[in-house]
Amino acid sequence: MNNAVAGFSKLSKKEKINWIANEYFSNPEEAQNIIRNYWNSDEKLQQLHDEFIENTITNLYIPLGVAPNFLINGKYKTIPMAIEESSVVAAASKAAKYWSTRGGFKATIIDTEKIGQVHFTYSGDAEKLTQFFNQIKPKFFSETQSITKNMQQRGGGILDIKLKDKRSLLENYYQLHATFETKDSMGANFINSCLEQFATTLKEEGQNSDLCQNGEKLEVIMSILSNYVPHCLVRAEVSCPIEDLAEKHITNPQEFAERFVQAVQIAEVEPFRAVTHNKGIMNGVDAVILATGNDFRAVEAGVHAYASRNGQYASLSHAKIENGIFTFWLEIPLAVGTVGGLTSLHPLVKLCLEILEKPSAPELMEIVAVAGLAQNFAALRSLTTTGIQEGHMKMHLNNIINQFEATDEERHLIKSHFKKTAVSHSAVVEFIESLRK
Ligand SMILES: CC(C)(COP(=O)([O-])OP(=O)([O-])OC[C@H]1O[C@@H](n2cnc3c(N)ncnc32)[C@H](O)[C@@H]1OP(=O)([O-])[O-])[C@@H](O)C(=O)NCCC(=O)NCCSC(=O)C[C@@](C)(O)CC(=O)[O-]
Ligand SMILES: NC(=O)C1=CN([C@@H]2O[C@H](COP(=O)(O)OP(=O)(O)OC[C@H]3O[C@@H](n4cnc5c(N)ncnc54)[C@H](O)[C@@H]3O)[C@@H](O)[C@H]2O)C=CC1
Repeated sequence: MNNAVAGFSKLSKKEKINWIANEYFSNPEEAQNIIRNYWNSDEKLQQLHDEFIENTITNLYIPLGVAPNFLINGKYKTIPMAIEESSVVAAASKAAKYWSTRGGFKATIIDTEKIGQVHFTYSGDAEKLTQFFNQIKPKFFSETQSITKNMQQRGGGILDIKLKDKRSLLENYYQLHATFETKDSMGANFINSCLEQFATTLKEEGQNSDLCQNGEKLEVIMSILSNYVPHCLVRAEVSCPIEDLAEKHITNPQEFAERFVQAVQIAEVEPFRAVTHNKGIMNGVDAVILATGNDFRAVEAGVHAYASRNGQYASLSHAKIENGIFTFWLEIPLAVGTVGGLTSLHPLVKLCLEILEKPSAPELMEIVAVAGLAQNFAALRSLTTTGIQEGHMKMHLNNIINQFEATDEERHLIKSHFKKTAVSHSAVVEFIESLRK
């Protein structure tokens, strides 16, 4: 089918589902049943979810798991993780348990500054514009007072506004580059509201000055926060004497530490590896970001921009051996909120924040960074010792079994067989086929 539809947004939910079912399915009734199966039986709760976005037809479940035993700055945390990929929660849990007996994770906030920009063009003299900006700068603060009053009371608000000359990049292009402190909120709406007021002030003051008296043009193009927040930065770290790295599968800790450091160094210099390495970090980061109702697109965009800050995409984490001490750490930019957005609306998000003991936004930054580092440690440990498939496929076994709709008896036989045998998709399929012969 390839039919356009007019006024779809005005249809009722039922009409929208009818249209989808009839347009795209040979068995519309079956499609409608699947859609309805995922509705919440509590109508009010379903309506809440319907209204998070537009044209909602149903809910797409993602499992919510928890990873216990995270010792962070001396306090134990259980971290909620929403993710569809098997082995991620197990890996985080395993890394948490391992480091809990080796000093735990240390997390530090480096800074919490956010950024927003008003992009505009001016065709006149740059010096005249600079003078004008310096003259009217206090007005950007005074005319946003009604927006910033409460944030200032919390200790946040607008930090600074700078005029940036960007004409070397684009003809007549300038910016108002503003920095903000948004405390426990991600701050997107707060920042955007301030920026739109800056734009209004800029235009109005421009008209009332001699800035455009000789036909020069000042035009605001757009006002928007930046999701690149290199100064909203958190560091997470683990370290211990090399000999303490030893455990069941790490019989030669010196060799393990050296190989681990080499694996990180490869990700520091080789972009093909760096992307996968960072994907492993984002397994942990995204899962906590989702569970706490934060904006994962914003976090993803910002983190990957940061990974490219030196001109080549590179590893977000680093490792070293110095004076017999193994240290593994990462620094990532994270604009997250523990108020605003979905945080007080989604009952499960509220529950997850409660599991985390109602953190402030900086505390959540620390938890997210630690989850990323733990995930990266687990993946690198597997990669440099057993290989990734052993653990990952062990966890993925359930998914393969489910694909083949195994009976309880088959499930039991498959699981006990693969306790002793390496799991691969083809090996499981072959075994199931042999059972069904
Ligand atoms: C998968 C494990 C943890 C198995 O590891 P294992 O040694 O077989 O686990 P175990 O059975 O000995 O259990 C040890 C602990 O692991 C955890 N654990 C163990 N099993 C479970 C489970 N079922 N449910 C919950 N937690 C589990 C749990 O903490 C447990 O302690 P306990 O609870 O018993 O006191 C290990 O092999 C591992 O960490 N593998 C790495 C897996 C991974 O990184 N997965 C991500 C997907 S792959 C990917 O996307 C990223 C990648 C790899 O490409 C990134 C990169 O290249 O850098
Ligand atoms: N490019 C982007 O990333 C964009 C993201 N968004 C969305 O905006 C939302 C986040 O925006 P926010 O402004 O954070 O949320 P929000 O609009 O819900 O506002 C949060 C508000 O909570 C209040 N507040 C109460 N207690 C506070 C405390 N302790 N600290 C700070 N503020 C406190 C403040 O008035 C603050 O402005 C997310 O849903 C995001 O997806 C929207 C536009 C663009």
